[in-house]
Amino acid sequence: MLTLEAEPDHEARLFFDLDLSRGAVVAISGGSDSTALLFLLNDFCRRHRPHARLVAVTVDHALRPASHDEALKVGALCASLGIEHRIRVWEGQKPKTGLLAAARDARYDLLAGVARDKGIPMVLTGHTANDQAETVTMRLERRDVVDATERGLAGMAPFTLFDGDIWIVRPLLRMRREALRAMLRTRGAGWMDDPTNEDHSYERPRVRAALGEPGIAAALKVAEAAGRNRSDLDARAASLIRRHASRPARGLFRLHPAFADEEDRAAAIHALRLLLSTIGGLPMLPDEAAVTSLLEALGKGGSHRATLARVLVDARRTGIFLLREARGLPAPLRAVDGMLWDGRFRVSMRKTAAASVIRAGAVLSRGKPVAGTLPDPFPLPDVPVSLVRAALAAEPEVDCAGENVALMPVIAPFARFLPGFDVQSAGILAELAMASPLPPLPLPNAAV
Ligand SMILES: Nc1ncnc2c1ncn2[C@@H]1O[C@H](COP(=O)(O)OP(=O)(O)OP(=O)(O)O)[C@@H](O)[C@H]1O
Repeated sequence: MLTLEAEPDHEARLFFDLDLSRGAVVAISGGSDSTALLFLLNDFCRRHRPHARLVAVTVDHALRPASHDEALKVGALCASLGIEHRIRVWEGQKPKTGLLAAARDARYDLLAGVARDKGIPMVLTGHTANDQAETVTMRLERRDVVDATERGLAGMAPFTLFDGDIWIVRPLLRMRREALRAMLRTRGAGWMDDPTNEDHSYERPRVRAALGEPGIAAALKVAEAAGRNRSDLDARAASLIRRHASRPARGLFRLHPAFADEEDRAAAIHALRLLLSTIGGLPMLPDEAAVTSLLEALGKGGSHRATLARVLVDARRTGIFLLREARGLPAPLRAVDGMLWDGRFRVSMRKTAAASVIRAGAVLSRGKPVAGTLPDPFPLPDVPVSLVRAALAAEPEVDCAGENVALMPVIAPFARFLPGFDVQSAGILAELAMASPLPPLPLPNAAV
């Protein structure tokens, strides 16, 4: 575990791998951890990256009367350090249930918004090893089958791609909160304690209060092992997707029949879950047991037809074809900039774009091929025309699109958050689905 006093230039180890050439947004609530992050990063930049642009951002959730004054105090601290500071207020309706999750969601939107406005590719947060231990302990304690799997127990990744374009980086993920507070005390720097952190009606403060040092150490061990296993499985699944998957036509994917007989069953199951989720446009990976049974059925050879997680799976001698099923496609709707269509496409609109409607059902008509599709008749061998048509029917079309409305494929399970553990498969899936490539990692020298 890292301590701060071990060497004079201690913060260098935390930030040396970071590519700060385009600057960084620092998410600072005014609590001890993010205040420590600001001091340490500022020290580092003054010594090693004097030209790096830092923009500190405080989100005022407007949930407590004091929150605005607190944000102003953070602004004063930043001014004293010569760091640009912005306050963003969470406006609009606050939900009655799931308030913390909604606040977190809004917070990341607002932080990433500032990063985008400033042309900065990353947001740094002050998450610590204590936060990690608490997250993993909550997941261990939950009956929740999704979170309590090895994937969930990996906890927070050191870096995560948000909404496909902004990296969230957590440089303090191996630091203990007490070490950071000791550093702040030594400097005579204060911080603000958020009363929500002491409110035991919330799960995290309860877990925090109950976790002693042995509990923290044990949870961190679980997280580390689970993180390694998760990255490893992801890399193996990625290589199976690369080897076996192709996209013979718009919306239509094909796996080589040999995929079903792959020896690395865990990787094949994971690869199939990722593909189903991407093709069906669902953010959660489909149930592991159901996908295992599907893979077994496919391994028996012969033809097989099934629907799982909104995907039609049609196995034939020439391949295992996968496409979005026709059921449950969105009704025609008005395009809004930034919206996800069917969980599979992100809409981007120019400011000047006229009102446009998106509907499912691209068709092939003779003499008028739709952009990005095969002309009619189809030149591809071994690709059933009926499946090409069915896949096209589930693809979106925009009326009066011109150049002003674009629909970019997204990789559904990672459309909002892509944890660093999963970047290998996400990269391959992006290539396969013709989505935008992942932006370069902000930590070019670091291991995931
Ligand atoms: N209101 C906010 N404005 C800006 N960033 C925030 C805000 N709340 C949280 N963050 C960022 O998210 C990280 C983790 O959030 P968490 O809720 O655990 O922090 P906190 O307890 O409010 O504050 P700290 O982590 O600074 O002690 C923070 O370290 C900070 O980087």
